[in-house]
Amino acid sequence: MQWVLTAAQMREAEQAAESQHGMPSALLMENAGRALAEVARSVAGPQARFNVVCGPGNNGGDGLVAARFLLEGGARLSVAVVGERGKLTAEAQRNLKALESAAFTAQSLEALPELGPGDVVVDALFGTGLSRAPAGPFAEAIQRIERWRGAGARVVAADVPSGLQSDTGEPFSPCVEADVTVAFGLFKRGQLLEPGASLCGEVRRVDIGLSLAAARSLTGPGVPRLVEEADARGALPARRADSHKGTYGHVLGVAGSRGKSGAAALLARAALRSGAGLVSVATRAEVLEGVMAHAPEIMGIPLEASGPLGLADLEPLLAAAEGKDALVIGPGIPRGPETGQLIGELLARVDADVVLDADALNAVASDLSVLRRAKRQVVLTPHPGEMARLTGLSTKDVQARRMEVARDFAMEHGVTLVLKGTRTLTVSADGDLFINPTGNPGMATGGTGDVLSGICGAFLAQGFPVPDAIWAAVYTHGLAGDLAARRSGKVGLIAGDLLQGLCDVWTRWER
Ligand SMILES: NC(=O)C1=CN([C@@H]2O[C@H](COP(=O)(O)OP(=O)(O)OC[C@H]3O[C@@H](n4cnc5c(N)ncnc54)[C@H](O)[C@@H]3O)[C@@H](O)[C@H]2O)[C@H](O)CC1
Ligand SMILES: [K+]
Repeated sequence: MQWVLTAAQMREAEQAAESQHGMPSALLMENAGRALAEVARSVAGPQARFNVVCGPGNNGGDGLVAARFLLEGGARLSVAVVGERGKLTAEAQRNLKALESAAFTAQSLEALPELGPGDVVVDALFGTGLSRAPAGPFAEAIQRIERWRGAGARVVAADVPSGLQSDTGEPFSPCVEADVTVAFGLFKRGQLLEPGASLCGEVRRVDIGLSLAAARSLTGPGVPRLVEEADARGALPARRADSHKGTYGHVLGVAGSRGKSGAAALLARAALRSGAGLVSVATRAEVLEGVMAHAPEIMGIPLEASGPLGLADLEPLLAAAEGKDALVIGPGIPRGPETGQLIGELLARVDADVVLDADALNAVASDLSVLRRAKRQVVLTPHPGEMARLTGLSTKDVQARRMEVARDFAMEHGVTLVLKGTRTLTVSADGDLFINPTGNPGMATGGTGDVLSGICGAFLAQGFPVPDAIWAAVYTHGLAGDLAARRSGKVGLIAGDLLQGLCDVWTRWER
C-alpha cells in the first residue's frame, strides 16, 4: 500500500522528517533532484538535448539539482529559471549557485533551444505549492513546454505537472501534460484522480528519504492508500491441499430477468472463476433455463412469483439463502415498488454477507435505513450515476468530490462502498479509503459491473474479511480487464473476456 497525501500533509511530512527524523529538506531536495535526473536520462534518446525549466520554489530547486546531475553526467543541457531570481526560495537559490559556474549559466526562457524527438524537457516550474492559475512568464513557459512536446520531446514533470492542482487533480489553464511524472516520496491525490492522472502520464514514485515514520505520523484512517499488486495478491491466500468445494463457500446470486439473464450468468461465472466453491442463482422461473445454459456449474433456484421482485419472493429467498455464505443481489433484477422492502427484510434476516449492485442499489435508495439493520456485512458497488441516486447529489457533484462523498456515505451507513469509475475507490465503514490503480477504458462496456459483483461475492464467501476482500476484488477485476485487453484490445473488450482475464490473474499469482 502507498499513502496518498495532500500538499499540506506533504509539507508536514517534510517538516516532521526534518524536525523528528534528522532529514534536512536540502537532503530531500538533493535526493529528489538526483532521481529526477535519472528518470530524465531514462526517457532520453541518444544525443538528447535537455531543457530544464525551473520555477521560483522548491519544485524549481528540484529542477536545479537535476540539472547539476545531468551536467555532471555530460548531458547537452540548457536551464531557465522563470520569474525574478530574487524570489527564489533559499533552497532553490543555493542550488542555482551550486549549478552555475564559469562553465555554465542559467538562461532566460526565450534563450532555450527548440527541441525535437528524443529530447527531454524537465518541468520543474511548480509542484505542490501551486496556488493559482499560472500567468505571465509562467504561462508562457508552460506553453513552450507544450510546444516542445508537440515537436516530439518527452516531458518529465517534477512531482506534479505544472498547472495541475495536486490536491484535486484539476488542472488550471494552461497546464503541462507530462509523459512521466516523478512522485517524490509519497503519492499526491492529484496524481491519481482524473484528469490529473492522465496529465501525469506514467507516475514513477521515488524514495527520497522522507522517512515513512514521518509520513505515517501524518496518516490516520482518513488518508487514502493506493492498492498495489502485492497487497491484492496477499489478501487472497492460496488454496490448501486438504480442501473441498465446501471450503470455498457458497454464493447465492439474486439476479436476472426476462432479457437480462446474461447479467445473472456473468455474476455467477465470475464468482466461479474467482474461487467460490458453489454458486447458485435465484431468478424468475422463466429465465432460469437461460441462466443455467451459460454454465453447467451454476445451480438454479426458480422464483415462482411473477413480475418485479417483491415480498412474495421473501420466503423463497430466505429458504434459498439457507447455508449460503454470501449473497449478490441486483444484476438484471426486475425492480418494482416492493423490491427495496424485500431487500431490507433479507438484510435483516439472512446470515450471510450481502453485495448490493445495479438495481438493488436503486431499490434501497428510497430507504437507506435498511442498511443499518443488516445482520452481516453489506457491500454496495455503485457507479457514479447510482451513487448520485443513493445520495441525492448530481453525478457531476459525485465525481467532483469522489473521496469525500464515498467516505461520508460508507461511514454514515456502516457499509463497505465501492465507487466505480477511473481509479475506483473502496471505502470501509470506518472511513478507510483505498484507491485502485488497475483497469482500463475498455471496461466501460455492459456487464463488467456484474462481473465485479460476482468477484466480491466469491471473495466474501471464501471468508476474506471486508474491506480487504473488496479492495482486492476491485484490484483483481481491473487486472483481469488489463490482461484481457492485451488479447482483445480496449475497443474489442467485452465483459465475458474478464472471465478468461481472471484465469490470467490466477496463473500470474499462483506461479
Ligand atoms: N515535500 C517534500 O517531501 C519535498 C518537496 N519538494 C519539492 O517542493 C515542491 C513544493 O515546493 P514549494 O516551494 O512549496 O512550491 P512550488 O515549488 O510548487 O511553487 C513555487 C512557489 O510559487 C508560488 N506560486 C504558486 N502558484 C503560483 C503561480 N500560479 N504563479 C506564480 N507563483 C506561484 C508559491 O509561492 C509557491 O511556493 C514539491 O512539489 C517538490 O517538488 C522538495 O524539493 C523535495 C521533497
Ligand atoms: K512540476
